[in-house]
This record gives sequence, structure tokens and C-alpha cells, in this order.
Amino acid sequence: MDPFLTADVLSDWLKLILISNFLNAQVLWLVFSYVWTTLIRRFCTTVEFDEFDSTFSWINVWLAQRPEWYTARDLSITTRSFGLETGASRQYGEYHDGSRCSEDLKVRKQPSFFVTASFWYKGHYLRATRTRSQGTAHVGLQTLKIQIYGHNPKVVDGLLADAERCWKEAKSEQVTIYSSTTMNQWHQVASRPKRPLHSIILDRGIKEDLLSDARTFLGSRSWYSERGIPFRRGYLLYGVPGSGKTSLIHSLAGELGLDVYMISLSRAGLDDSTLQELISYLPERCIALMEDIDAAFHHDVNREPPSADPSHGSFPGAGTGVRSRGVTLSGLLNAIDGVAAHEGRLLFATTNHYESLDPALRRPGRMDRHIEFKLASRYQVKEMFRRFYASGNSASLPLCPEKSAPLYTDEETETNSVENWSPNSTAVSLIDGDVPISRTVSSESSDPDQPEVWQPISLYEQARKFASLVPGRFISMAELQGYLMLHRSDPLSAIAGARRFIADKGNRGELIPDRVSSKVV
Ligand SMILES: Nc1ncnc2c1ncn2[C@@H]1O[C@H](COP(=O)(O)OP(=O)(O)OP(=O)(O)O)[C@@H](O)[C@H]1O
Repeated sequence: MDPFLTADVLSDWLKLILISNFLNAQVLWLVFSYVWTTLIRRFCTTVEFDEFDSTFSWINVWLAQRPEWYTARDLSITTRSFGLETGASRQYGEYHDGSRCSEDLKVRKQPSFFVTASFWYKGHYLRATRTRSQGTAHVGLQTLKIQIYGHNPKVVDGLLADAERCWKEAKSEQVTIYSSTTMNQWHQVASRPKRPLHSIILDRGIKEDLLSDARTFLGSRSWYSERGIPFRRGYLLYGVPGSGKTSLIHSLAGELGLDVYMISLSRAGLDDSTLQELISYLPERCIALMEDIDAAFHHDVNREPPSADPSHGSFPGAGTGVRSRGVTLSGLLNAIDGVAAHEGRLLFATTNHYESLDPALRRPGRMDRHIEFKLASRYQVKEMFRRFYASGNSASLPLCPEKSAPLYTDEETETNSVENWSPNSTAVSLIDGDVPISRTVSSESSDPDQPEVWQPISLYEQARKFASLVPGRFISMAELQGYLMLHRSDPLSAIAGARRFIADKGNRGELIPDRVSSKVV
């Protein structure tokens, strides 16, 4: 027998052929990859968008409007909206058969990581891939890569312009909120529907005045530069909790078409230099928001240097040795108006402890307008009631006829306040002469004095009645809202329970003295 044809030799031959085929395939694959990459490099333009840049949201929203993007074979499902609840997400929210997914939790489809979707854009072939970094300092950092065949810079510019337009259209009804990451980058954390200004109920003139002040500022860049005045404006909103400070800022952001950049002074790792850096990264037109500006410091904001004594605690992490030194007052003052401070921004700061703020922080130039938020006046109580129970769009509610026939003058607003009121007060009776009676209401009160039968004729009259039962400057607007929520669909039961609600609050000793007077610097 031919020694070359024995079983052992044949099996060796077979192995050799397989190995060489395998090696050939490997070599071929390497060659192919090399050629492909070279071709791509030579003939394609690659654009990268990384997660921490605002263009990442632009391109995501733009891609979401292309069917090729959410009909890829390997999909990942997300409830993340890239900050948008309108426009693009409407498309995400639609299932293939045209039915819509839940309003509350819209699911969105996108290709899985490293899966490429290809499509045509204005006559150019594009490939889009989601990638995620691994094994680096930025583990999990998402990047979107777009490859465009050809080397025409105009295509990239056009794509960016389209993506930006798409994003702006989609967010025209939204306010985008950014927060800083521990890497000191601005990161979009949420996007909320604009809150209409009319839904914030303050004593007359306050919000209109603030809005017009901010508008005037934003349109006065050249006026500031001609006079050498730094183009910055600061607003300090202070007062009792739950009085609408944060809500007003978000509503103003919507009115002015600005995004909100939240600066959390007590964030771990934030110190004077990182705060400076963060502020220098703010975009030209925006609202920088420092909530609870006093809370960055364990005690009062003051000029004392940080103490090494942990019991002093004048800066976050004092004495722990774990967190960075935190922000000092001088660091904060420098960040607000030092040479590196940002031009063109509106700074809003809020606090519940106005008196504890260092005067240097409150002075004009840093905080130009100081607006106090008090417990609800009777005007606010009445308006809140009216808007709460108004059917349809409460924006269309006619204004209260305060000017022609004031229900409560400013004096009444103040004098019929908690100081003159007691739970047993008979100053306010449930029925007064001008409210017609037409319906039986089973009162939740066992008070024998409380009449059983009454019916205000209109929402306006109901609001008036309700406000007459709630002493001015006694409860916060948030508390009032919470109470009305308990009687969400029944304004009459809200009126009937008002005396009990107020009495209970009084009995709990929650009488908060009215301590305010308006301050405008
Ligand atoms: N003036 C107001 N008009 C309408 N709603 C209000 C008003 N004040 C408070 N609310 C309601 O109360 C809730 C809390 O309001 P918000 O957070 O704006 O108060 P705040 O003054 O910022 O409180 P804090 O000082 O505790 O941060 C919100 O749901 C808001 O709708």
C-alpha cells in the first residue's frame, strides 16, 4: 500500500488543509478589514457625537425621525427620551400597527450598540452606529458615529443644521434642564413641558415685573458693553418653602426660551476651581440656577475660611477627609462675578434663609433683584382655587375683577391674616348675604353652627367663599395645592372642609408669623 495513503497520513493531510484554509480565511479577513478601513478612511467622513455634548441630543432626535433607525434588526428598547416628549418621541411612541404606546411611559426603539443602520440623506449614503466605550476612564460613555460617503464638508454642515433644527422644533414646547457630572461636564438630565406663567399665582405684578426685567436684560447687550457694565443679571428668590420659587424660575425659562443649568453647590467633588470651570462652560444665553444657595454650607454663608474643625462644618465634607474641600464663599463670589464669570447669563438663586446669607452675596451686581415669596395671600388663595377647578384651559379664565370691584384690597390681604384669626373666629361666616343657596351639601364638619345648605353661583363666587375661609399669609401655596388635591373633583367639599383644615393646622401649632416686607435692590 502506498505509504502516502495510510489513514494516519490522510488525517494529517486533512488537518493541514483545514488549518491552511482557516489561516487563509483569517488572512483574507485581515486583508479585507484593512482594505475596508483604508477605503472608509479615504472615502468617508466620520462624525462623532459624544453623550456629554448637546449635539448628541440633536442627532438622536434627528435619527429617531428616520424609519431605518428604529427598524434595525437588533434593537434596544429605551424609555429615555433624549429630553424630548414631543416631536421625535411621538414617532418613537408609535407601534408598527399605528397604535400608540402608553402616554405615561413611552418606549422608544433604537439599534443595539455596534449595530449599524444605513440610509440615504440628500443623495448621500450614511451609516450610523451607536457605540459605547469600554475599559477606559469613561466606561459606558455613549457615542454616535455617522459615516458619510464622500468628503464634502457641506454635507456635515447640512446634517448638523438639520439636526439642530429638528431638535429645536421638537423642544419648542420644552424646557431642558442640565446638571453637572462629577467630571465637570454639563449633562442633560431632563426636559419638561413649559409651565405657563399664568399657572404661577403670585401677588399682582411680581411675575410680570420679573419677566419684563429679564427680557429687557437679554435685549441690552450693547447697552451694557457701551457702559462697561458686566452683562450679567442675578435674581435672588427667597422666602417660605412651597411658595413657588422653583416653579416660577422654570416657567420663566419657558417664556424666555432658555435652558436651565442647575448648579448644585453641595455636590461632592465641587470646589472653587471646578465651580469656576463649570460656570465658564455655560452657554451664552441660559438660566444658571443655584437652588438653596445657603445649603452649600452647613451653617451660614459667611466669609470665614473653612475650619479644620469638623464641628464648624462651614464647607461640605469638612474634616471628613473624603470629599473635596467644597465651595467657599469667596470661591462662590468669584464664580458669580469674577473675571472668568460668564457673560450673558441670568443667575437665579433660591433660599429659605435670606437672613443667613452673607451681605456680599446679596449685593447688587451679584443679586440685582431680591424677590420675596410669602405664605399665600387671600388673593392667591382665591386664584389658586379658581384655576384649580376651572374646566378646560385655565389660561382663558377672565381676570378677577379686582380693579373695578376689589374683593380684597391689599390692606385686607394683610389684615385678615393669621394674627387676627383663630379657629373659633366668627369673623367669617360660611353663608353671606350675596351667595345664593340652591343645593344641599352634607358637610364633613359636625360643627352645629355650620349651615347645611348653600351653593355659590359660580366658580368665581366659590373661590371668593373659599378665600374668605382661609386667613391670609397662613398656609403656603404648596400646602393649599395639597389640600385642594384631596378634593380634586369637588370644589364644594373643599369649601366645606376649609374651616376644619385651617383649624387642624392651627391646632398643630403651625402658625407661621408673617415676617416679610418686599425688598428690591
Ligand atoms: N405661587 C404658586 N402658584 C402656583 N403653584 C404653586 C405656587 N407656589 C407653589 N406652588 C405649587 O407648590 C409646589 C411646590 O412649589 P415650588 O417647588 O415652586 O416651591 P419653592 O418655593 O421652590 O419651595 P422650596 O423653597 O421648598 O424649594 C409646586 O407643585 C407648585 O405647583
